[in-house]
Amino acid sequence: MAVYTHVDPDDLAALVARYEMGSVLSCKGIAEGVENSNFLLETTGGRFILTLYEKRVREGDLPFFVDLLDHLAASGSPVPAMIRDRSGSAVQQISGRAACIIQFLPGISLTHPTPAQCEAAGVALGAMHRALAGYDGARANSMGHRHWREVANATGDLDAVRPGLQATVDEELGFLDAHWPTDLPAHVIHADLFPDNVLMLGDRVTGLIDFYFAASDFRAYDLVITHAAWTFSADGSTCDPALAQALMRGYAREIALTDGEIAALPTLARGASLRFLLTRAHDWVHTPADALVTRKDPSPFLARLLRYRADDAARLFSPA
Ligand SMILES: Nc1ncnc2c1ncn2[C@@H]1O[C@H](COP(=O)(O)OP(=O)(O)OP(=O)(O)O)[C@@H](O)[C@H]1O
Ligand SMILES: N[C@@H](CCO)C(=O)O
Repeated sequence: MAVYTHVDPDDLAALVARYEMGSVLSCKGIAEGVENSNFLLETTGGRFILTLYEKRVREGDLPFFVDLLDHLAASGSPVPAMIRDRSGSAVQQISGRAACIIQFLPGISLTHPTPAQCEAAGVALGAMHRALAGYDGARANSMGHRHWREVANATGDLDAVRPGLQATVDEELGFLDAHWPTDLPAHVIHADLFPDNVLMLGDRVTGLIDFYFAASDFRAYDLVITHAAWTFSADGSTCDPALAQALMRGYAREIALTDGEIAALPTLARGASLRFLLTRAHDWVHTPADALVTRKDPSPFLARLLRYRADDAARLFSPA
């Protein structure tokens, strides 16, 4: 999260008055994250997250996210509820943005997960996939592989982000156009399950958050996003085998991948690396100077891409 849009105290009081949550005690911007404006909201009724939706979240998609979180909560996944106001509405307007007030969940976002925590994340992802296999909602993936060229073009000159990046991205887009799988098991996926979107206490997952990229896509693509996000060194050059095996082991406790999925993992992981490389490069160039946000470095996802391109990449996905 981040803060791109500021909230007027009177507007906030009027918003909170629509809910059964007492009155505002405090509202503090959360500096973590890059996508939306987020605040820790304390009222006399408890603690909540206030999210104002920014650039990549379409207001028309919010009812889908509300319904998705309802489905997951009913299936036992530890996801936050989007709180309804007295009239039953979860989606609001404030400061010119669509906004929701969201249940606050306990737990800490990890920066250096252990193998046990990777295994727990793998189990949580697999359990969520089991719940999502029976979900009948759908959303086209606006950040899926068909859109990566648009993101690259919208960034401008990729060589200004890093010399030589344009040629690498063009080559990779060509490879993925030719090799992206077409017939793997698919349903709604999280599509952004980075460590900062998993709340944990010790080795226990207490929250899965930030579903704003959730969309219909291959479940194995969700798994490789999580693999890329959880199992690499900070510079993206090295995949830690103990972390990777633990993640894959945890996921396998819930989901048995098909042979087709196993064969596709390195290609899907190249796509996942390119997706985050491109959105980070885009934001590196286009983030407003006055936003309270720490831009994310694209380079570690170029390093992951190169690692997943290597001849031995398939072994990074072995559960033992
Ligand atoms: N429901 C919640 N309960 C507790 N803390 C939360 C909740 N939602 C968000 N947070 C806190 O706010 C931080 C940022 O949230 P989030 O990751 O959703 O933001 P974002 O801008 O969408 O980020 P990203 O860059 O991951 O897309 C989280 O790391 C977490 O610490
Ligand atoms: N989790 C993403 C931000 C959402 O696109 C990243 O770390 O780049």
